[in-house]
Amino acid sequence: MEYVILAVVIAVVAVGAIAGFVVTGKRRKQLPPPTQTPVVTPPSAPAETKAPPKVAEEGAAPPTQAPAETAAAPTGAPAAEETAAAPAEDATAAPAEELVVEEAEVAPAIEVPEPTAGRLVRLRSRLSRSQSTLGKGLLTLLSRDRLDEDTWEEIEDTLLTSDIGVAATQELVDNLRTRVKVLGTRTPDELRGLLREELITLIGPDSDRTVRSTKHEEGPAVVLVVGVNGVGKTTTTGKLARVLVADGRRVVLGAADTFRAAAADQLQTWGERVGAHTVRGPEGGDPASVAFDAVKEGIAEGVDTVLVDTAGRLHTKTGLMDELGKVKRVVEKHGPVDEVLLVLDATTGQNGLVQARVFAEVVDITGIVLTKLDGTAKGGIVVSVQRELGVPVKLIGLGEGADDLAPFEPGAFVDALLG
Ligand SMILES: Nc1nc2c(ncn2[C@@H]2O[C@H](COP(=O)(O)OP(=O)(O)OP(=O)(O)O)[C@@H](O)[C@H]2O)c(=O)[nH]1
Repeated sequence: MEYVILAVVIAVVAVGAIAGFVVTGKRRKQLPPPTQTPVVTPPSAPAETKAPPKVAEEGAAPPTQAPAETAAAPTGAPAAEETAAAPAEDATAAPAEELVVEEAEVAPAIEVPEPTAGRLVRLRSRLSRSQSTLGKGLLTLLSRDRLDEDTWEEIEDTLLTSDIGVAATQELVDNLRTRVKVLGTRTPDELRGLLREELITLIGPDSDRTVRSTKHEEGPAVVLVVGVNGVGKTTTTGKLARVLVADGRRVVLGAADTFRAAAADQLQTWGERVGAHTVRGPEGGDPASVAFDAVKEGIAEGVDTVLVDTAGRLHTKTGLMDELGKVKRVVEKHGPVDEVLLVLDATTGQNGLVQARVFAEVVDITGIVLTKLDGTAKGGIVVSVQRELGVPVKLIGLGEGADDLAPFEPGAFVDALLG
């Protein structure tokens, strides 16, 4: 009997042990699969907005709105909260190392561009060549003991060499002569004040120089950047993206200069630095189609502004200039173009004015960007180009650095010239 009881006890214990083993095995099978490596979509928001990157499941379909030509944007590591998104109830069961995201790449740092307010003041020393020739030259002449005919002629010559233009020079000299006569006394301070006022009046203190980049209800603002090769058009488009991002805008770039592959690469690099997509097409492809797709992408992403860098072939090739008209017309299928910015190289003088005239015949220019003002003594071109086109200079390039593009302010510009 005792043996029987002992055998029963052993049998019960054995059955219990087997049952326990089976339950544990089942629980193990119920553990979740290991955390998947997230794939981060390309950046769509500037760093300042602190918007977390979107995370897609591995193997998920690509976003339908992203066109094939959208630049391969860098992948990035997800935010810490997303990495820790493994189900909490399994945390104890899963070994710690299973929670570590494997092969996560580190996102390239998105830069925070310098604020745009006061940029011209900060960069005023870059105008030193124009300052010493135009500003200082005029002040020295005006400070002579006698302002005779010869001196006024020298003043005229100084203005003409700075590319201010014949009509503007005459206007300025006439006004100064009258005011100096009426004023009688003329201390250096008074003369400086008079010259400052007259120069600001010539430049136009009341023109609207804002780059229209505010989003509409229907979609983003569209800015076309036009100009001939080598004036700094692509660089300016990239720098302008930074200006807009610095002012809190979200931007998409369109690389419609399909004739030069390097231009699209260059633009894409600028975009990546501030977290902006670049839409590009095949080399030699239709620029109008790239511009169209860029605006489409901008609408899909809900950005504020789409900046389109156009091809800058020589203006003498009529067909190519017609193409620029086509780019504008095709983009307008999405909605109106807000700005057409003509980029001109300040060092090219009269040649720049010829280019400006030809571009103005093809598209309605709404603003001028004068680049390379740091490399010239001809700061007076600001006046002549505005008079030529009847549109304001909105931005000026003062160097090759990423934040060397400044919103144009007449007062600060004249102060920089006069030293
Ligand atoms: N010093 C100075 N250099 C500038 C400025 N803006 C642009 N550049 C330089 O001008 C050169 C030409 O610039 P790009 O942007 O390639 O010119 P682009 O007009 O786009 O030329 P394509 O792409 O060939 O049409 C580059 O070396 C720029 O760094 C400026 O304001 N100052």
